[in-house]
Amino acid sequence: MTAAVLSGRELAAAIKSETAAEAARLSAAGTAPTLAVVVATADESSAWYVRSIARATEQVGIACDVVDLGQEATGPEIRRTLDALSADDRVHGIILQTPLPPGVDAQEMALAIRFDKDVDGANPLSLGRLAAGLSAFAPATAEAVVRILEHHGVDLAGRHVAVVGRSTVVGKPAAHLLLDRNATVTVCHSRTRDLAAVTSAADVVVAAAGRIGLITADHVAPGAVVVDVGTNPTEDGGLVGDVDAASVGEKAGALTPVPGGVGPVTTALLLAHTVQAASALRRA
Ligand SMILES: NC(=O)C1=CN([C@@H]2O[C@H](COP(=O)(O)OP(=O)(O)OC[C@H]3O[C@@H](n4cnc5c(N)ncnc54)[C@H](OP(=O)(O)O)[C@@H]3O)[C@@H](O)[C@H]2O)C=CC1
Ligand SMILES: Nc1nc(=O)c2c([nH]1)NC[C@@H]1CN(c3ccc(C(=O)N[C@@H](CCC(=O)O)C(=O)O)cc3)C=[N+]21
Repeated sequence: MTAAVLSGRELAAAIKSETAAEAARLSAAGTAPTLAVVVATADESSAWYVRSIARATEQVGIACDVVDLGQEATGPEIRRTLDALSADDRVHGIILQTPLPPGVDAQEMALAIRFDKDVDGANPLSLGRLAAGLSAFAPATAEAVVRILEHHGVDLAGRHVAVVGRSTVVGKPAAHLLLDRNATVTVCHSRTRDLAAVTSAADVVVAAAGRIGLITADHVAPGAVVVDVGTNPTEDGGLVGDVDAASVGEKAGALTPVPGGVGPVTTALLLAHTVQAASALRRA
């Protein structure tokens, strides 16, 4: 491995310590910041995330309510749950875990998440405002991609960034945030022809496809910066990214690890958004 390892752990710790201080202030003033996590999936990567959220909220002094509706949950059930949490004054942040049961549309469901509690930027209103340059919570993962690059001093202005993946949780919002930093952005997906040619032309590659080993040395230019967003469960209970770290590490200039890269920063930002929401709702 010759590439520099761009860890997310120090950044996550810094965000969490600021968040803990703000959570303590709010709690002392009578508002205990509370995050509701709505789950309707048995997806392993989601389970990893929910465990990570539960642990981290406890560390920083945020209350966490996990509402597990089971993987058979219907659209109307999920919507009713989100409506109730949106109306509940005790709750300041709401995240709906993806994926959802077959036939349930995540965007339709997220419309039921009250905008000022939408701490993972899932409501289409949040994504639209983000695209329009208006204030909104960005999906924590998309924001984590930009924050980890900035933390490690990777200049984005004028650089070519290839984003692999166009989901509303990661790829699309990441593209908007990168554009805001004056990057030149190419968004790739499963219908992209000759992915390797596109990503090899980029200064920075953001891999968010959910495919183990999709990005190999053939996909990156020598010295490129690679951000691995993938969190794919392995048979032995571990977690691996979308990037073949062994081969890419020999060619790229820098690479975020999995675990220990984008993941911890994502969790930390979700908590930061939750105290921001609690603070704004308190003033409202
Ligand atoms: N670290 C973190 O904090 C987070 C990690 N994740 C992880 O990131 C990954 C992506 O998540 P998410 O965006 O929700 O996943 P989705 O399945 O919603 O989206 C995957 C995207 O990747 C594209 N894609 C799939 N296969 C290929 C391929 N062979 N070549 C090019 N593009 C491809 C898809 O294209 P198309 O649109 O054409 O189908 C789609 O746009 C997962 O591993 C997930 O667990 C997710 C959120 C947070
Ligand atoms: N609406 C929605 N938003 C998401 O952001 C979302 C989602 N649904 N569904 C599932 C995926 C997966 N995901 C992870 C985030 C952090 C870690 C994480 O913190 N991982 C640690 C390892 C686990 C640990 O050590 O705690 C790490 O990478 O170091 C993992 C997975 C978010 N997702």
